[in-house]
Amino acid sequence: MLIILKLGGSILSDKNVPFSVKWDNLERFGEEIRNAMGYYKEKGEKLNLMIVHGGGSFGHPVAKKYLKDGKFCNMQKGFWEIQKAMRRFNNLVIDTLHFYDIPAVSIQPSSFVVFKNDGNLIFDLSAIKELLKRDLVPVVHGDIVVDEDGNYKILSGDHILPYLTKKLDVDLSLHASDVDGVLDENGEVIEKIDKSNIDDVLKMLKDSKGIDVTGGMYLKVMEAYKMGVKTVIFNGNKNGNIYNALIGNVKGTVIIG
Ligand SMILES: Nc1ncnc2c1ncn2[C@@H]1O[C@H](COP(=O)(O)OP(=O)(O)OP(=O)(O)O)[C@@H](O)[C@H]1O
Ligand SMILES: C=C(C)CCOP(=O)(O)O
Repeated sequence: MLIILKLGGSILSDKNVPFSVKWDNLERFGEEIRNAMGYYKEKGEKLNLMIVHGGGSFGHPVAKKYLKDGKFCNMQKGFWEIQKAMRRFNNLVIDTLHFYDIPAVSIQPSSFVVFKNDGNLIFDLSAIKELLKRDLVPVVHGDIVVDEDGNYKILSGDHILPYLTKKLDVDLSLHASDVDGVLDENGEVIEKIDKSNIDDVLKMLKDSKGIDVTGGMYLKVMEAYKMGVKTVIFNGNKNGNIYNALIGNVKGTVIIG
């Protein structure tokens, strides 16, 4: 069983408070992931897990400092500042996962991923595949990356999740955010998003709370749909939901691209 789980920045941190960490959540995620690993072990089933996390209160405020009219400036300094912020966040996440005996390892996209002009990625998966073979847990994070035009772009966790879901043909693709799913204009969870309702849904997506330099829910839905993958957006803030999602038992919005 190959599962990919994105831990959204909005549940790992308060995106209104730079460099804040929601430690209660992060520690609970470690416990629930460890319990889910135990569930598969008891079933005698092999679980391989990849984790993606967003920029949260680390990447977004620093990236915002270097964005002017939608373009990155002063990147002689800014590229490292954004890398550094994401390394700090990634270190905190991985160290906490190790506290719960999860063999997490770091994958930092800014060192090897390139955004192509056609919107696709140059993203070599050799190391991730070998790490998974060794039952390690690659933890990939949103990051600053270069493009093919001499400029820079944010590689969001919402790009990474569908990309890895498709390229590694995962069995279960999960996105833990701070809402019960994609909500309609009445605040009700939309159970399924597919070609029959994607256009209507995209119209009702608003901005994220807090500082967000990527695309919030719009990017999440659009990227998963465009990549043609199936992924579930659910509420990671609710106790037990990370565990339930990992064992294939969580309610939310299913996106079928
Ligand atoms: N129709 C909608 N349904 C649900 N949430 C929506 C909708 N429109 C906008 N949002 C906003 O999108 C937010 C979730 O997207 P956001 O990108 O902030 O989450 P995240 O994945 O945790 O963060 P990050 O992308 O930094 O990792 C919700 O908190 C909500 O404010
Ligand atoms: C802002 C940075 C560096 C990463 C953004 O990743 P996301 O929060 O998943 O959109």
